[in-house]
Amino acid sequence: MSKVEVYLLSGFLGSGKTTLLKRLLEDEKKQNRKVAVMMNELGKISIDSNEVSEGIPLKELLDGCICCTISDKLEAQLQGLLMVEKPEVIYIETTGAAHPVEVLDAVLSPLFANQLEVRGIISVVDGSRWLHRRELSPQIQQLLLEQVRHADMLLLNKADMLSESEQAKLTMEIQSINPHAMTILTSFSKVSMNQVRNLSSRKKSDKVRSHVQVDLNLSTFVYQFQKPIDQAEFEDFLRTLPDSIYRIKGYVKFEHFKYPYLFQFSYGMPLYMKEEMNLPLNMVFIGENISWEEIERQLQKLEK
Ligand SMILES: Nc1nc2c(ncn2[C@@H]2O[C@H](COP(=O)(O)OP(=O)(O)OP(=O)(O)O)[C@@H](O)[C@H]2O)c(=O)[nH]1
Repeated sequence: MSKVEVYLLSGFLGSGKTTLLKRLLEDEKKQNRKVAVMMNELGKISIDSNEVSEGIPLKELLDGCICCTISDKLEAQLQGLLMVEKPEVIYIETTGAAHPVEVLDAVLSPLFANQLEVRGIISVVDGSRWLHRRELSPQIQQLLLEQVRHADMLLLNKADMLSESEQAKLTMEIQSINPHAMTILTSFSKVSMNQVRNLSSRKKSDKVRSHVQVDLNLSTFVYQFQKPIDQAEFEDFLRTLPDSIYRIKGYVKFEHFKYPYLFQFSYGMPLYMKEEMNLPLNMVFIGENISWEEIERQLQKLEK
């Protein structure tokens, strides 16, 4: 079964995410792909959903930010979308206040993460807001920085409102923070679907080139256990992990136990919760600059 492509659209409030989504959906329509959209807004009324044309399945997550209060709801809705609509591609427009790691974490439920392929995070940056970011609170400055740092593709948007020298300054600053992302100066988020898809094939061809691929930027990996493992060995494995693995979550079954545990690992802290039934033994990893091949090898060793 081929995996469902997932693109995350990130970027601060008002930067041009919805404008981008509309463009991508027009392109998708021309290519006749089966698309689904998830979007969430802070606040009760979602205006942006009016922007999505009829016939495209749309799930809205109101009443909170995608990453904190409603991650369970997101999980249920995403699962519903996968089962009922069976899309080929899902675009997820995140609230401007979300951190990319939290969003990935919310999207990748161990229940179905093996059906998804996160192709990339596209961050839209409001050019003049970026150049004047020192006027914003330190927390917001930090969030803008994280959205730039973790992106696979960066749209430096609202270029029409900047002079040439401002455009050059913006490009230089952003590229020095994230030299790995594809960076494009845009007005009204003008980018084509093909550029977005090139982004993911670029990622793939890198993989072919080097034997031990280290995924630069934020990336995810899903491992499926075939059988129970030894708990002490699993804990030894956790101790050897690099600090840049930010999250692990999934179901793991230990030898001599009837049911698996839900395992969560966040910035070095493990947490186990006993389950009352058998669940797919998928484990989702989120990290930065990680050789997933090496992690996979170690996990396979645990099953020997
Ligand atoms: N001048 C100019 N305006 C733009 C550009 N891109 C988007 N806008 C306008 O900026 C406003 C916000 O754009 P949206 O696409 O709704 O931004 P968003 O990131 O989805 O906003 P939120 O949903 O509030 O997070 C709209 O009025 C757009 O028409 C641009 O490149 N130049």
